[in-house]
Amino acid sequence: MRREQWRAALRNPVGAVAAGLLAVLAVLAIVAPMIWGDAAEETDPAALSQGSTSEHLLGTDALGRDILLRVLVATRYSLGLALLATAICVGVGVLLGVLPAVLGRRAGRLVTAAVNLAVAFPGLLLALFFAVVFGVGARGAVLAIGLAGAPSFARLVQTNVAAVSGRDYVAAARVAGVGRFRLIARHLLPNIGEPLVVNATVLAGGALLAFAGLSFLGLGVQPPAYDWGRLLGEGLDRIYINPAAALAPGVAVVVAGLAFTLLGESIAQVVGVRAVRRRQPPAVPAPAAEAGTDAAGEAVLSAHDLRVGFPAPGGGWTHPVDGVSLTVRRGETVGVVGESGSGKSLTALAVAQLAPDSAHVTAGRLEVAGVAPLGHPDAQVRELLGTKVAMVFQDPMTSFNPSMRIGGQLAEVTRVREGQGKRAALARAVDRLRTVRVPAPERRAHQYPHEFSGGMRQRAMIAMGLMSTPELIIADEPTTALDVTVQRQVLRLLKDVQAETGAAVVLISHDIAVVAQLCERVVVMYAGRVVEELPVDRLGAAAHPYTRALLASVPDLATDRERPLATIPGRPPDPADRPEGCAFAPRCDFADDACRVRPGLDAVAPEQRAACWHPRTQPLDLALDAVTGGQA
Ligand SMILES: Nc1ncnc2c1ncn2[C@@H]1O[C@H](COP(=O)(O)OP(=O)(O)OP(=O)(O)O)[C@@H](O)[C@H]1O
Repeated sequence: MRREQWRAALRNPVGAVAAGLLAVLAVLAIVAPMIWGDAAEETDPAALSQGSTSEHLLGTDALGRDILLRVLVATRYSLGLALLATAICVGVGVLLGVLPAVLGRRAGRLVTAAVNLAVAFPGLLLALFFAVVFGVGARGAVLAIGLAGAPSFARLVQTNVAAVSGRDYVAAARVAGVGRFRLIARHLLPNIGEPLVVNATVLAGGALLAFAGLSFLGLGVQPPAYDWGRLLGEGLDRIYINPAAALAPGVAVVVAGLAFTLLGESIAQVVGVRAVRRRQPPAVPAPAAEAGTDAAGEAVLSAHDLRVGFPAPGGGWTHPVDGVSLTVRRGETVGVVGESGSGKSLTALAVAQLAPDSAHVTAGRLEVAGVAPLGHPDAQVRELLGTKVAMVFQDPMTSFNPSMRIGGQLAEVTRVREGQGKRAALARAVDRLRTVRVPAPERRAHQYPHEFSGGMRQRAMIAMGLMSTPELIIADEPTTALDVTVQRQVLRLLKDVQAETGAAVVLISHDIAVVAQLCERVVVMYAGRVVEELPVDRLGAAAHPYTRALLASVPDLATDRERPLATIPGRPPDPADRPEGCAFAPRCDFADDACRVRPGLDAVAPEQRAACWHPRTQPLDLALDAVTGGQA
């Protein structure tokens, strides 16, 4: 939590009162045993079980000891034990919570199931069970309360880890080859700290009450030691003679418990406190590996019949990526275009081994920078892809870990990958920031992501990809979140970087005009399949009606502003309900009976292939240059 957030929580009246109470309790816990420790133990045979007197304001117990002093002195023990139990609860909870992310899928699922089972048990029952197992006494009670609360805390950690795991910066760290433990320590836990702090505070209040309960039942603190729960138990025996003997420790428990809980609630208000089942799909017969358009040695990415499936809600599987074949040569710049939902991003994520956990990825062949990642152990794939593939994500705001400085995040790539020292890695980070033309890179490296503008963050993201020497840069809609001028700068930068490093670039975009200005070749996707691929300079001879419709929907300087922009009528099919045969047929003017059969991606001209039974041959009147300025 940031300092301003603490301040805001304390400015809230409830938060301020709770914090004030806790401060008073903390002072009491420190000084009361020092000042009144001996006096609270003094027995007075002349004043046994007395009510309130001027000498003993809240009366005395059965041995004539002053009850007020004993309540004050018990503050240290009561708070100390409650905090210890909370620490155990948080420690074990965090451990159980992150284990599924560290262990393999099967062991992780076992841990999750065990946690879910434990959560289903009522907490008090669990605490009593552990108290009996660990034995009567303060130590047993601390362990019992700590362990009884751990499953709920673990569930909270698991849920938050699952939420953060999907963020781009975690994917970026994964693709940089950051190991699981470091990923958890540096990227996951710091970003779920806020809800954990809030819940730990509330938990401390609960632990205090639970402790008092166990001591009251005689399962907690044993004589001669005493805490509020024990004093409450003793006081209740004589409640009709001296009510204050029971009320005083009772009030202390309630006030301290409330103080913790209210502080937690106030923090929650300020910070705005904020698991996937995997099924095995039916085996898809592996198609015979088909030669790509290029010799495999030439290709930095070679995918054949790549399929990404998800479990369908009503059973079975849907395949948003359904048999994509894609080859990218070394140093080549390929644009992947298509409407939203056509499967562009999923294809890229599957290639970079970043597809969601619930996805099932198969391919007749998948080779990335000489690595065949499918079916290989995670660590091996990370090791290979970490240095050879760089990802630039759509939203530069979520691409960086907000709790780490930019320089540190860039440096992490080479520190992890090459074991480079901190200084050398930071120097390289500064150098790469300079390469992508971030002004004052030394100073900027020490700033946090929120201190960067959108365009600068995207540059920094590209710099991160350049920390090693990638053979393939996958940029997924890298300019969508930026304004037009910055878009142009970032695209030009990508082009320069590509020219300097010789890396191949796959640029994913829904905007064919953007692709036309940066790429040499265009791959057009529709409904999870490639429908056409062609060199950019042949866009005017696009053969697939869908490619032509995409091109027609790009406005140019000659477009009549008085008329609505051209659109493609209809909408892409739902992956779960794709028509047999050509998926574009329901929207196509040229569709006929032949289109009921799925067309293959066949050559229609040199370097140009289209999946269409009726490829168009009439040249298009294109004015893409007018839109893009011809150059990035
Ligand atoms: N985690 C998921 N679970 C189930 N289906 C998913 C999941 N992620 C994506 N899909 C499906 O895959 C389809 C393709 O998604 P993808 O993000 O690849 O499309 P896209 O072409 O990149 O679109 P956009 O330009 O909007 O990002 C989506 O429409 C959705 O139906």
